[in-house]
Amino acid sequence: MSQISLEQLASEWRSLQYSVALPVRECVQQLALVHQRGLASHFYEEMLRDAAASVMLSHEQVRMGLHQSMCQWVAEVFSDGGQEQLAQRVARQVKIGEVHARIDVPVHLVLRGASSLKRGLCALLAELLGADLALQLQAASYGMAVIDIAMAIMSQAYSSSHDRSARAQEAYRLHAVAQDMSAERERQRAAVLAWENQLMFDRAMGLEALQLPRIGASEFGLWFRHKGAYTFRGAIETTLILDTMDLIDDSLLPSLDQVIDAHGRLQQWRAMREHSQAIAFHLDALFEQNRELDAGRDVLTRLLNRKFLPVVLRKEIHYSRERKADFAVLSLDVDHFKRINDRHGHEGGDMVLKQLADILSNACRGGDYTFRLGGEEFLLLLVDIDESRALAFAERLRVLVEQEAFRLPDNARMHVTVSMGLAMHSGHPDYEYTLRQSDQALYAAKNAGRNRVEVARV
Ligand SMILES: Nc1nc2c(ncn2[C@@H]2O[C@H](COP(=O)(O)OP(=O)(O)OP(=O)(O)O)[C@@H](O)[C@H]2O)c(=O)[nH]1
Repeated sequence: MSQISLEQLASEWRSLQYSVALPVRECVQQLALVHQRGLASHFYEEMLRDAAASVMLSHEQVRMGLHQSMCQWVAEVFSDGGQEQLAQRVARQVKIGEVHARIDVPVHLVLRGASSLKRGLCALLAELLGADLALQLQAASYGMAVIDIAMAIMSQAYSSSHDRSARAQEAYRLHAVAQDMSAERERQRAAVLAWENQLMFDRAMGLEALQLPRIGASEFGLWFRHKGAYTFRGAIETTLILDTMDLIDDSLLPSLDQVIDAHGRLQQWRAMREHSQAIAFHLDALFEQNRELDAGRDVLTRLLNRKFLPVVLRKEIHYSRERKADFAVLSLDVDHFKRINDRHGHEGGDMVLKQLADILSNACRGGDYTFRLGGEEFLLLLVDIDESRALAFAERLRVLVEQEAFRLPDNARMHVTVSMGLAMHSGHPDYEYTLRQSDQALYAAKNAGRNRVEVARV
């Protein structure tokens, strides 16, 4: 979808301001300032009428914060000002749109809230400016135009955020498939062989060409058409495999009955063999290429990289809402890592990071997630856990790291410590909130002397 640039929307907003007389703008501005609470209620009560949104926005802090920020928004959106204030107002609409995208508030709900706000504004104008019909009309059209432009900016920011998150989600899906790549590779290789064996056996048993197993309908053919071709879409080998399967099913198999001499039959079986081997060969190439790509893993530690953090957190927030299961976020940072690099070189620092990543992965359970956010910063997402168990886990992990003699180049060894910040997901729909909490707790752990775990206090 093509998008209008934010600069363009800002300039539309500016033109709108210039095209409307100051008394009209001041009238709307004053009215919004005085009636901000009532107008804000129009907006968010309409949104809360939707059952799905009310579950999402039921969190205490969101409920309290939402009305407050709606009041502020109503007061600000109609305010006048120069270039700089306008840029700030645009930036604020962008931020709101991004928050909506993170917590999955559907755009149509926000637009419904905005319509209700417009109706509220017009009713107020009619009530207060009843005698001056001209001013009432001009003020109403200005007020509605401002709301529309703010909504346009929000929606645009929302959809870019959503596109980004959809791409990350798609990458994560592929990554999840790729995780099982080596097992899948063996399974599918065996499935091609199984089809070939079945074909020979059935033919040896005297079945006619039409009754012979088609590769397109075999275990391998079904897997490839429904999943493999999607996973490996865009690769030339994918097209080659699909074409070869069609060639086998539509030409080679039906022609088996047409040849009667032994030499001809031998030629046919040889061709069949060559084609099924070609499929196995292309299949290998596809798996090999995918292993090289291995998107989503941090190159040094093989942990998940930052890109997937929003996808996984959104998924877990959704799960936790559905199943009423708590999860914890544990931010972890190596203490004085710069000194390790300074004393043992970058290579030594890298070795420590790799070994630490192994300790973290081994300590986690199958359902937990381990990320390397960058540098010497890690993040663990512990699923189905309460605060006391999460804290006990973090403490065990701290001791494990403290006791480990980390290997360095030239067989030297050293001890390393880590600081951690623990935050329980409180039900807040915005994952940034939980991340901020665990970050602040980590900061507190560093400030309190390092090599310790601090818990975020809500
Ligand atoms: N070896 C190595 N070093 C890295 C990598 N990424 C970042 N660094 C280094 O990590 C160091 C991080 O240092 P700081 O952020 O100052 O933190 P610190 O020394 O760990 O101190 P505290 O966190 O306050 O305990 C910097 O010197 C970075 O250059 C990496 O991939 N490998």
